[in-house]
Amino acid sequence: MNDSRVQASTQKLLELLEELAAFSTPGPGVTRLLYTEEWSRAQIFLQEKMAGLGLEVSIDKVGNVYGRLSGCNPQQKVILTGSHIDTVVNGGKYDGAYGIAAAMIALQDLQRNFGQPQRTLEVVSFCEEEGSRFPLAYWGSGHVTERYDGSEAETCMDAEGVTLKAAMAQSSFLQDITEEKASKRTGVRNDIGAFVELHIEQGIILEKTDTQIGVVQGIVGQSRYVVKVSGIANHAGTTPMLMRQDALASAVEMLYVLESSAKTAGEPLVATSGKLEVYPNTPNVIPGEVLFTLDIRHSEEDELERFCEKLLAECNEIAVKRGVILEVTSVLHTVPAPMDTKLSAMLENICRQEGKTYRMMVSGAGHDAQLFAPRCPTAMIFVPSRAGISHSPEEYTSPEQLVAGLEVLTAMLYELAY
Ligand SMILES: NC(=O)NC(NC(N)=O)C(=O)[O-]
Ligand SMILES: [Zn+2]
Ligand SMILES: [Zn+2]
Repeated sequence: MNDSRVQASTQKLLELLEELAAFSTPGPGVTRLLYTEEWSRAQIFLQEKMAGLGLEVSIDKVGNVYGRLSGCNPQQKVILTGSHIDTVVNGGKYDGAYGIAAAMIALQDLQRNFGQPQRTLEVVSFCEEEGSRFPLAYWGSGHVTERYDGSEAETCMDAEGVTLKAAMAQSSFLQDITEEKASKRTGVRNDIGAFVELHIEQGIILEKTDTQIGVVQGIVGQSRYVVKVSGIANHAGTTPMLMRQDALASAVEMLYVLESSAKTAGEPLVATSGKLEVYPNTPNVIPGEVLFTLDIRHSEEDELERFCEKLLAECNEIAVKRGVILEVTSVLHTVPAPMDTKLSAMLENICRQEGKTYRMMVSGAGHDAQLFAPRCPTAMIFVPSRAGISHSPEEYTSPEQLVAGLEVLTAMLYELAY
């Protein structure tokens, strides 16, 4: 693209990212959880923006928003690109949103510069990927790729006891869908010929190696659990130490095992407990109940399974020793997903032709792309994250780095669809 066009695209991209970041609950960073009012307003905004770009908008029953640029060979499968609109609590403005915004601008630039594509191009804003509000993740792409059939909405509930189904009914966006758009609601998609996702790295490798582009070879598998430890709430002053069934002390010993076992296992295994709730959470009461989460990831499925089995067995031994009850619920399991080698080779060629530095790498973060990988050729493009920080208000990628990713995505979509 010539300089003035690059500047125009850069400006539009930065503006879109700022506009999307404004759809957040008050507080540090960006918080836009599934089916909340700020989530609804962001999807309504994207629906209008996509329509304004001349794209044909459709919405499915869970609130994924698609913008379609129809090709002249409608019988050929669709080239889909995009990412997720939801965030973690106090997250950044690039995780997910960048892949959607860049895809919208790429489609606009391609249509403006090359006219109608041979194959239909679609940008998608997936309703949810993070698993931040409800104990499941990939609700958007999981709906499209048949991971979920929607029945989960009846029972899955957030920390306030609101079911997914009730949250959907309360969403001003889903209620807002006009009959005309509703008639275009898509569900499972079997017409996708390739999926390409542009995303920030959320790690430090690209920055540390001064590399512009990451070509993702694979995405790690992950297992998430909710663990409930039930002991006996009792008086902090009158209960001898050897007569306690202290749920929090038990959980602390389990979490120490989590960290020490993960360090012993070594890279690429990572294990995190990001959420812990104590009941009754009162200074002079021995905790009777504790809930905590586990998030364990590895690039090899059998190593991931082996670690989880061993860890849960050790947690059970601790529970028996301390006389507390352990209940473990698996809330997510995604297998490691290799990206398509042919598409990755195309990305390498594009980087070489454009004189962009690049490196092949594995994603430690989960992505919607990993649900498409078993169904159609799938590729991911990374751009650097400053200091490797993500899932934080400090998340940042420079305009130049954002544009480099946009240019590679645009060139890839051109090769796939024109
Ligand atoms: N891009 C992401 O941050 N994905 C996150 N979400 C899921 N579902 O993995 C994560 O925790 O890695
Ligand atoms: Zn994320
Ligand atoms: Zn993400």
